[in-house]
Amino acid sequence: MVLNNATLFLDLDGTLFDLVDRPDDVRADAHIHRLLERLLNHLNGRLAVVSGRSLAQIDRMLGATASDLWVSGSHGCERRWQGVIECPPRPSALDDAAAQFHAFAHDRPGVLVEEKSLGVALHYRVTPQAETAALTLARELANQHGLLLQHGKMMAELRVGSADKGSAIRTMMSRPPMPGTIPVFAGDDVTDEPGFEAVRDLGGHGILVGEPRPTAANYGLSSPTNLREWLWGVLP
Ligand SMILES: O=P(O)(O)OC[C@H]1O[C@H](O[C@H]2O[C@H](CO)[C@@H](O)[C@H](O)[C@H]2O)[C@H](O)[C@@H](O)[C@@H]1O
Repeated sequence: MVLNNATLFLDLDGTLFDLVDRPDDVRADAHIHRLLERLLNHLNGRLAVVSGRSLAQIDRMLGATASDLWVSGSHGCERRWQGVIECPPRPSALDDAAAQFHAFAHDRPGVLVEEKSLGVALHYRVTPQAETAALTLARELANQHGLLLQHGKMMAELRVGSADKGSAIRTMMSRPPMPGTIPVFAGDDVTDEPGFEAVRDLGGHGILVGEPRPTAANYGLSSPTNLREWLWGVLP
């Protein structure tokens, strides 16, 4: 696959970035900044981030580079391009869900709560024995508050369900200069599947990063390192 006439959509955690124990520790290094700048130049600006992180987190992770990208955060619910932000209201139910997650984490050292603009996540990467109880609590709170339970890697998240990565990619592909280009989306997690379906339906390609599994993606790469190497390789 080459990236000529492509629009490239990149997921962040587990795709561009290696997974780490603490979500707050993820930051782009000089290598990733240079890679994004080269891709932006090669694609004439048709480079987007499509992440489960909030816009504020994406800005912290990518620094100044973020303002040059098309960005969709919160699993497709928030979008920003050239400083214009589209974002639904934050439901107050998220505050209660966050309080319940914090109470759960308080009794379980190692469990982390990540509060975001349109979601709250309960992480048990360093305490996998907490998984069953964490998922039970998340399911109960989702039902109680009408929030969407978003499964992920060693975490459960409650979020606004007004969009997904597929709808975000379809929206961005409808805006100039994207129409007529070929969408390519690299992602790793179950939240990325609607994105893979969208690019397939739009005549493009999905790249699943990580362990093979049933997916709508039509290509695979084994790790974020391999994705970054592949991206350097397709640059002129
Ligand atoms: O759509 P993404 O950009 O891939 O975001 C999905 C979730 O990623 C983050 O969690 C994952 O990465 C963490 C840092 O490496 C890791 O500690 C955690 O176990 C992973 O699930 C992020 O913290 C979530 O908010 C995102 O929804």
